[in-house]
Amino acid sequence: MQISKCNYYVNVLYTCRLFQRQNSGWVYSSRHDFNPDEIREKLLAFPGGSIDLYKQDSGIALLTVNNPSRMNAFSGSMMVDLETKVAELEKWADGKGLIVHGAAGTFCSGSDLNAVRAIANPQDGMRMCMFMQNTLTRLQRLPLISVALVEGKALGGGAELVTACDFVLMVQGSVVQFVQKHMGLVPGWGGAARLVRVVGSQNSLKLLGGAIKVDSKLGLQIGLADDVLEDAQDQKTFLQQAENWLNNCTNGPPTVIQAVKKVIISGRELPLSDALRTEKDVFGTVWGGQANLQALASKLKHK
Ligand SMILES: CC[C@@H](C(=O)O)C(=O)SCCNC(=O)CCNC(=O)[C@H](O)C(C)(C)COP(=O)(O)OP(=O)(O)OC[C@H]1O[C@@H](n2cnc3c(N)ncnc32)[C@H](O)[C@@H]1OP(=O)(O)O
Repeated sequence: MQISKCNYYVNVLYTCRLFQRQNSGWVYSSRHDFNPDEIREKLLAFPGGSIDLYKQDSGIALLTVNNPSRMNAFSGSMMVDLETKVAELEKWADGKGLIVHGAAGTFCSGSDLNAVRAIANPQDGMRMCMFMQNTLTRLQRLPLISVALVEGKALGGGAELVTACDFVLMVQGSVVQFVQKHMGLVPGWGGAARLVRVVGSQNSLKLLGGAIKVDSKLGLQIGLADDVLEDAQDQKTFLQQAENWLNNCTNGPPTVIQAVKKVIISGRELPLSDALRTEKDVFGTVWGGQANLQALASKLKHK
């Protein structure tokens, strides 16, 4: 079988195994009485800002939450925009890494409160929450290694977006805060479920129950942050630092880096037996592949 055809079948198998527990491709589908078109239409009635995607030749993409006049809050159209950009990244064969950041020196202040007020009824709130859970779960499951670059504030839904990334880099002075309690809410975009898996239930209870401001020091201490970036003169320098940091994980051919992310996702999400079988299938896509043959031919020494 040709490698590309074989890769295709393994991808199908991998996706089936990853999702068989939910019986659907995403967290919510028609089985859960969820119609994304319905909520998409409502969300598009609240325009403003954008989610910008810039795919670089290096295989690292930049995803920018861009609504500076509202501290990069998510308007309704930005939620739809995010889904579109995630779908584009799912198809990026040459991709290896992703940096998620905010425009103009701050990360994201959560949902746009004007939109939240307008769809305050529980039914629409639930639909918006299902829509965002689907999108952020797809973001987390991308075969790209992702980093949240947190400058300024990541509040509410912004803090939830942070948890959908594989790594978190905090700039000195930045803050991640689950402010939902102060809004009479809990996280709804999957942020609590993901947070528990990163920092444990005790720390998560403290962060949510106290709406605690997590600065870079506390972030490192509890494992929410993976590193702290040094003071820099402008945003480009922080982005450059984040890209250099990410390069440590993404150096190599896309097929291999994507395979690395796939085995980690299955290990993170699946029961052990399923994860092991997925690992075997993914292994089959790289074994005897170009990078593997080149490495064997070069008689590498791992000193
Ligand atoms: C389900 C929803 C839930 C979730 O998904 O988990 C949420 O996300 S709820 C939203 C949670 N976020 C907030 O409550 C943020 C509220 N805003 C603030 O606390 C402050 O604005 C700030 C982000 C700390 C920034 O403060 P500061 O530096 O003093 O700037 P301003 O307050 O003057 O803000 C500038 C400008 O931006 C507007 N803004 C900020 N955040 C939002 C937002 N989330 N939605 C809409 N607009 C927002 C703010 O109103 C200012 O606008 P103007 O008054 O027109 O200048």
